[in-house]
Amino acid sequence: MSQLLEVSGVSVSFDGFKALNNLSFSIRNRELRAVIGPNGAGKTTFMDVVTGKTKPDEGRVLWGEPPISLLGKSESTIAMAGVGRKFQRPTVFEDQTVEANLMMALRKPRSPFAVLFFKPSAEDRDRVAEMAETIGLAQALTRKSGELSHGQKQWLEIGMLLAQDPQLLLVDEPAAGMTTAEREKTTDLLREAAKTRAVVVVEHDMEFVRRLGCKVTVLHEGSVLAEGSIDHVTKNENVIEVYLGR
Ligand SMILES: Nc1ncnc2c1ncn2[C@@H]1O[C@H](COP(=O)(O)OP(=O)(O)OP(=O)(O)O)[C@@H](O)[C@H]1O
Repeated sequence: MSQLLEVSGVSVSFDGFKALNNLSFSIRNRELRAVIGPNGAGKTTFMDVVTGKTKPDEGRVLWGEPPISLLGKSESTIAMAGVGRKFQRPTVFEDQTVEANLMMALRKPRSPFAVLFFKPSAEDRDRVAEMAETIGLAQALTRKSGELSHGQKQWLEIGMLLAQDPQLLLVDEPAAGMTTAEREKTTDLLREAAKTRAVVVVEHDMEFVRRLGCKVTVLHEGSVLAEGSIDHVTKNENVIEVYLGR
């Protein structure tokens, strides 16, 4: 597996406070990675830097093979380069059906003309059906998205992001507000997604992270405190002190 994203020596300050402090780590192609750490550790700021929302004061963010710099690129350019981001709260079109939401998310020309006269092809319908199957909503295609449970809305939004086929999917606290059954299904979905792309999951729920069964990066005060398997990082004295032991 080759390198997909390399963050190196990245620092971000807000009014003199270092939200990221010489942060360095990398993600490989088709890798599932969990990022954990106490409140204020810099997890959101890391995602903001990768997606072009926040410009770092220093450091490098390299993407792809051969590597190109993502610094200075707009959020839309970075999204089109293959970085998808799922925010914590679901943002689906509630008065549209599951099928319509997925259809809108397919990679298509976005001019007003194209959208107005968009007629789904058989291939588009197949892709939507396949995506609905993947996210466990095949039986809910004709339902209004607003009627779905919180967990189902989260899966729908993950499906909408997957429909755009990103090479890297950043997912912020997917388990928040979910039932135990929904959490289990979400770990399965993310593990499945990571077979065809890299998936980085920011999460506080340690049981959820354990179920993901992947390498874990622990952030603290804007840099990497520890990295490795869940057993490795949960035994780390520093991690216990700043995060787990609280
Ligand atoms: N736009 C901003 N202006 C000022 N300070 C900010 C800004 N964004 C983040 N910070 C500060 O930077 C630090 C890192 O924040 P960040 O949101 O990245 O942490 P986090 O690890 O995502 O935390 P949480 O788990 O609570 O979401 C925090 O102390 C936060 O208050």
